[in-house]
Amino acid sequence: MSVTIDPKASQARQPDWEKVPDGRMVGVRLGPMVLDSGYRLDDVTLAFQRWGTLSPSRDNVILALHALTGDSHVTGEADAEHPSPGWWDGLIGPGCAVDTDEWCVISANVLGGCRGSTGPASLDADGRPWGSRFPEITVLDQVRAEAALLEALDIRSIGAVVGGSMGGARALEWAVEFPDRVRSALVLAVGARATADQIGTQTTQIAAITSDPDWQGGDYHGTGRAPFAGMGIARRIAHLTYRHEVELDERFANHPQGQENPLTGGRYAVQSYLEHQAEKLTERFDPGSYVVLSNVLNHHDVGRGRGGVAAALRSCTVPVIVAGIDSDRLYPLRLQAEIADLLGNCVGGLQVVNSDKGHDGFLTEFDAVADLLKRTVDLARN
Ligand SMILES: CC(=O)SCCNC(=O)CCNC(=O)[C@H](O)C(C)(C)COP(=O)(O)OP(=O)(O)OC[C@H]1O[C@@H](n2cnc3c(N)ncnc32)[C@H](O)[C@@H]1OP(=O)(O)O
Ligand SMILES: N[C@@H](CCO)C(=O)O
Repeated sequence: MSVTIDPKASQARQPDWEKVPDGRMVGVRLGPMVLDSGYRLDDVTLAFQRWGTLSPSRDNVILALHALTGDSHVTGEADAEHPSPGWWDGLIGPGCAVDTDEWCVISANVLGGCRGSTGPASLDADGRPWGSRFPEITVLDQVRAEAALLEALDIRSIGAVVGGSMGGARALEWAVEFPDRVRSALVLAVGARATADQIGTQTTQIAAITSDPDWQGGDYHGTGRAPFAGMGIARRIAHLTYRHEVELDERFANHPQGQENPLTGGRYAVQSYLEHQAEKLTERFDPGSYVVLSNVLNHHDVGRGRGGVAAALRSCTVPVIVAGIDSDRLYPLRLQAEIADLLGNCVGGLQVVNSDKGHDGFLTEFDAVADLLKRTVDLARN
């Protein structure tokens, strides 16, 4: 199942958004937006969730930024509206590392995604799915859309922007682009720009989707066919990059799946595991968004238009905590070390999360991430 969103079904500007129950999705129509490419995207909608109460001075917001296939459901159980439990469930809430008795947490679905914000599965002004006509977007475009959302909500000062992976890329862009609006940031498990290795794996994943006959040039929405087989292959490739090879070998080695025999058409256990990860994504994600957002990661470069990575990072005045995972083979520690070395105001130098899980450590290492979040919101108080 993919998610098709009609922007016309989104609520218009939400004057009462602060009174909507915690965790309920709200859509805000932001109007047209000129992208980094120069393309004008009409009628941008962002959907978001909120937990906690906005202070009278409207400056106690923590903006939680999700990764590639994540969404705004950063905390809470799975329910009818949200197919997965929150990706930082237990880290955000009353009495948690980000205490919603003190902070008002906002998490928006990214531009280009498929959970209520404008993306390739959305309908344009004529009621047609964007499909292949959805433009190339960048991390900075996503951040500008989020900044427009917060302006629409009349929030001018943000306590902290926090995120890992693609969420970390947006946290970094936020700190560099909007230093006057952000008091601290957590930049986790990301680099300053895409590496050749990342572009290599991500373009291979895109090729798996676009070579699926059901891709139909990108205009498959509403045809009853969608390139889920291709997206399943993309997810298998991606998931391998999210985990560490030693962890995978310790769990699965070359064992067969259950009683199956790989010599007679049966599967290996790791093959079954990856199939499961692929099937789960197919139930909740749109292949067109997977392509658009993978390209967003390919285009990631905080130095673009700012005189290069070093100049961009040195110019950043916001206090930033920079962290990476020691077993991350997709965003290896050297990338966070570069950010920490060059940033104008990196607090405490590179923070290393010890994990056997690889890149997914930003989702699984509860205690270490809790500590990073606490230190980031501490900076926002000062
Ligand atoms: C910031 C963001 O929002 S990013 C988006 C985050 N969410 C996702 O990526 C959703 C996909 N999930 C994941 O990637 C991972 O589950 C994580 C990172 C969230 C958690 O990782 P872990 O707890 O280490 O889970 P793990 O990788 O072991 O996967 C467990 C799943 O594999 C299944 N599994 C394990 N072995 C096998 C096997 N041999 N055959 C088939 N399935 C298997 C388990 O049954 C379990 O299934 P379930 O998730 O449906 O309950
Ligand atoms: N599990 C994460 C990894 C990418 O950061 C996701 O699917 O978004």
